[in-house]
Amino acid sequence: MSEQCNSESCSGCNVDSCSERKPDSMLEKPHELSKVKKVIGVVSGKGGVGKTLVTSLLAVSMRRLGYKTAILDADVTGPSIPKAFGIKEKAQGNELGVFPAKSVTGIEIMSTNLLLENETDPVIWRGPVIAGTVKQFWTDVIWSDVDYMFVDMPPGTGDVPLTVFQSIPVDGIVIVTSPQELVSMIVEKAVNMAKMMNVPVLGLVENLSYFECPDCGKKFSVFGESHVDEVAKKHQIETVSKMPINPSLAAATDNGSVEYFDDNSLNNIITMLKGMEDK
Ligand SMILES: Nc1ncnc2c1ncn2[C@@H]1O[C@H](COP(=O)(O)OP(=O)(O)OP(=O)(O)O)[C@@H](O)[C@H]1O
Repeated sequence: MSEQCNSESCSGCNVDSCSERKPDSMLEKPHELSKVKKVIGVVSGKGGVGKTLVTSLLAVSMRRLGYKTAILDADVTGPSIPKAFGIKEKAQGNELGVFPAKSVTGIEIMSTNLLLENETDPVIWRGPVIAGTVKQFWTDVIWSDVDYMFVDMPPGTGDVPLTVFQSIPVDGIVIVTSPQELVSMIVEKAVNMAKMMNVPVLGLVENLSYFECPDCGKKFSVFGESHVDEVAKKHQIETVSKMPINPSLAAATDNGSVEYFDDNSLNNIITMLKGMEDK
């Protein structure tokens, strides 16, 4: 046992003899040339609540603060990260491994859509193949030097998210939800899954929380009253952000310019992430 674990986090740890590594751990090792300090999973109980948008904005906001960020698009069958960033080129590789694409501001991105011939090609793969792809995005991709990697998780609490949790050393998750969803048990399922996987829930984002009238400034709860604070309290989640419905944000993700969008509704989450830097 010549090698000693001196990492403060299991992310990026290559030490086989690490005492922190559980005997039955299914964690995969990252590529030997990768350097990833923190891995943050972005999850949602169901699809279409804005998980991809929140993942993109977190990576963009942290990049603006000077951190090196990356996005691993684990939403293999519904990959929309490259489109939000306007990335059209394919991923490149050589005998050493696969290189992620880079956004205009230098965010490293890997997604199934960077491997498909046409971005409209459907991914008709069975669960184990999908889960294997996500694992390879971690093991075979050379993530050069990343402070914060954001993983856009597949929606729900099924087979693929489970495999992602088991194989990638996630430091914590951010749960994205909508006001409608909060009245159901779906968020609780995500919280409970994280607990069962021993992954801390770092924060809760209520997307589509309200719409602010641009003329009078009045806020309308289009999808019903917010319950996010109650849910956060129930599960002792300290950090909460509420993101409004913003048509220009939808346009920015549609036309590939999410990187230029200035948004401060996720500031609470950003502050919490900054606080993780030295932990
Ligand atoms: N706050 C918002 N304001 C305006 N449009 C939004 C907002 N949040 C999300 N959208 C739009 O809703 C659509 C779905 O969002 P997004 O793709 O981020 O959801 P998702 O949870 O990742 O979906 P899936 O799980 O199916 O991949 C996108 O077109 C996005 O631009």
